[in-house]
Amino acid sequence: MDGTFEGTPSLGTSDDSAIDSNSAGPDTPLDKSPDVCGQTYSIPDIMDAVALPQRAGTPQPSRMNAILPDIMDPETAANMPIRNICCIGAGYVGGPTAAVIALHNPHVRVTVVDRDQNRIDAWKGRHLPIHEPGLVDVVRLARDGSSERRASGDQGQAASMDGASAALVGIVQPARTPNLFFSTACVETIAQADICLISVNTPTKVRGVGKGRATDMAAFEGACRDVATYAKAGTILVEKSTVPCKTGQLIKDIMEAHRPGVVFPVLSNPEFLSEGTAVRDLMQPDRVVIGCESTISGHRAAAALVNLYAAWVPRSRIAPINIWSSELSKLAANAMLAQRISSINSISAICERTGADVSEIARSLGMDPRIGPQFLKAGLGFGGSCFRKDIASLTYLSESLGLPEVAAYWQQVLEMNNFQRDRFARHVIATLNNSLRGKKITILGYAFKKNTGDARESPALDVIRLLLEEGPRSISIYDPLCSEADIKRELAVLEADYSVCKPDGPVEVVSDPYLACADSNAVLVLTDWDMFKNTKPAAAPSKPIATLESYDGTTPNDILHITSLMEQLPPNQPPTPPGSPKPSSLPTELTSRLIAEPACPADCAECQSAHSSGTLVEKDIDTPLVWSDISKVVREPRWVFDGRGILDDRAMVSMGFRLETLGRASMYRN
Ligand SMILES: NC(=O)C1=CN([C@@H]2O[C@H](COP(=O)(O)OP(=O)(O)OC[C@H]3O[C@@H](n4cnc5c(N)ncnc54)[C@H](O)[C@@H]3O)[C@@H](O)[C@H]2O)C=CC1
Ligand SMILES: O=C(O)[C@H]1O[C@H](OP(=O)(O)OP(=O)(O)OC[C@H]2O[C@@H](n3ccc(=O)[nH]c3=O)[C@H](O)[C@@H]2O)[C@H](O)[C@@H](O)[C@@H]1O
Repeated sequence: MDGTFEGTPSLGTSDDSAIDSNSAGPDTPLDKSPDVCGQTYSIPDIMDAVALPQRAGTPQPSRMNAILPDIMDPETAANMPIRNICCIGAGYVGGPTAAVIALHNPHVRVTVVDRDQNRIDAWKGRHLPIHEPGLVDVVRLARDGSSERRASGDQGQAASMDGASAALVGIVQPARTPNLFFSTACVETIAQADICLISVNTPTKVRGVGKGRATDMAAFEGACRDVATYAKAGTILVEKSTVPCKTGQLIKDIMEAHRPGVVFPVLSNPEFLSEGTAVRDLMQPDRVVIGCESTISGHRAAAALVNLYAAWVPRSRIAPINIWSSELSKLAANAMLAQRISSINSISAICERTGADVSEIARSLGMDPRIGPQFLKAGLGFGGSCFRKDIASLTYLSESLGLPEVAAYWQQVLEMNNFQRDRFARHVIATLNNSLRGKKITILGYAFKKNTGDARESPALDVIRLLLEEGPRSISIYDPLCSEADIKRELAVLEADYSVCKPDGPVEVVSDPYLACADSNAVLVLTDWDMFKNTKPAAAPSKPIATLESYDGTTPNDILHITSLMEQLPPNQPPTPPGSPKPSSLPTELTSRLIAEPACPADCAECQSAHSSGTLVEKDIDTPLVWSDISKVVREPRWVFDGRGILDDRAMVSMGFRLETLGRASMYRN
């Protein structure tokens, strides 16, 4: 192998009853109900034995010695034609993933279902429930469709046109029928589906056996039960949610209990997207992992899913592997990324006590090709809905398998993460003379990372909890994307002790960063938003882009080709004021082809908000903060605590700030 995934790897035996029924999973990594717990099963082989691809010269396999179809073979996929996809769960994974699959497979009807009516309404309307760069354009095209356009002009005229118009000359862009839908009609949609992608939430259990570590599979099991009850025979179930290793077996048990003898092929297809870059990650994935059972139906199902991805992902990046490997590879990937962050953070603590600078160390480490530069940014530790819960799940799994040493190893990654926030908050308190009484603290950035409005499991919550213990006069929070409602919902866990959500409570969420900083005793930078930086962000590395040569005007993703072309053109828009909506990245010629968006109800709160123009737009997160203006409104001695290492100290000091940066020795304390 040359480092690609070409060819079908060995997935074990080709025997149709190949899944080892004795290799039951760990005792309780999954919360199994007694009727399925520990139950072994054998794959019903009724369907598996039929309909092998018939090719001249191919010997007819016996049922127990079948030749497995080639997963990467488009002909194999043709045996399981996919017309309808149901994606269960319209969250951060389900929504963008379904949108990108729909965009690239215009002949497939993709319906995203969710029980949450508000979320579905938002996906159907002009204000999407999540912010992801580029998502608006993908959803607009797949959900609303576009009309045909024949560009006028000839190549001679093109010379005098601007870049975008010239790029379109002579190109016919076909009309596009909408093929992305959002609905709460779970039963009906599941009943029509050829594939069900399950992308529901799998949080950590908060009570009962395994509380705080085991994965709460309630939503996942619920979705599986719905499929078991309503799906037609042969529907392919795809685990997109992150689940414990051996979940495929749990699904099989549920399906068998509801529909004995009917084959529902189960695939594991974990999602590796990161929030803030979800669309880019989905459009240009490093790899697409597809885990399947070593059965004929498993291979044919995998081939059908490969085919969907192959509409835009090179086959060399699609990795068919064993289903248990696939499930575990997701937990392992998150654990190893998180481990790097904890490793560099442990070094940052040493730096603060020695005078070494963690950003210089990270740079030097990253130049070693064996280590590489990614995930070496020291800071407040990892937040977000996944790293913590997935490592907790891995430790629980390890313990369940009788491997306490392995569990302890990964547990330490979480402990180092907690240590980081704790250390930062205590340093702030100590610097402010060990008391926050009567003082105002400003938090710049609540999101767990830049470019997302996701407020879940933010490091800011732990910092705020520790600050509140000191009884500050107020804590003022500004974040360019997290909504006040989402932040307050996260802070509600502190409600009993600090009344944070009461109107006269100590915490306020402010939509203007300058107001948030006014009269503040200390400004804490807790998210690495580019807009908070006081240096120009480095130019983004160039990525593969469409060229005019590669554009034949007939591909269904014509608008994305043009969007890529547009990215090469110099920006011609004047900067927008902070907080105002950013126009679509699509040129006018193309936006005019899009079918009109659905209208908002007259009382739509988003439309009525000051910053909304009432059209599907992305918010501005690029306009930089003017730190010299902030220096005029904060209190002396103008403390700024940088928890993300994004501020240039010389520039800050020259504006009169006292800057303390995580991972560097204090400039002001011994
Ligand atoms: N958020 C992320 O960036 C990533 C998340 N993942 C994994 O993907 C899964 C989903 O994560 P998110 O999208 O962040 O979760 P989310 O909480 O944003 O969305 C899950 C949605 O599923 C819906 N749901 C739950 N049970 C349902 C049912 N039976 N029928 C219909 N809808 C149902 C919920 O109402 C919710 O809207 C998790 O397992 C997570 O670990 C994987 C990669 C990235
Ligand atoms: O399973 C998931 O949910 C996803 O989890 C992460 O994605 P995400 O949590 O969205 O974001 P990351 O970019 O990984 O950042 C996670 C946290 O680590 C922090 N981080 C990241 C990188 C770094 O060098 N230092 C650092 O502190 C970030 O600020 C953030 O709080 C993984 O990167 C994805 O591959 C995975 O699909």
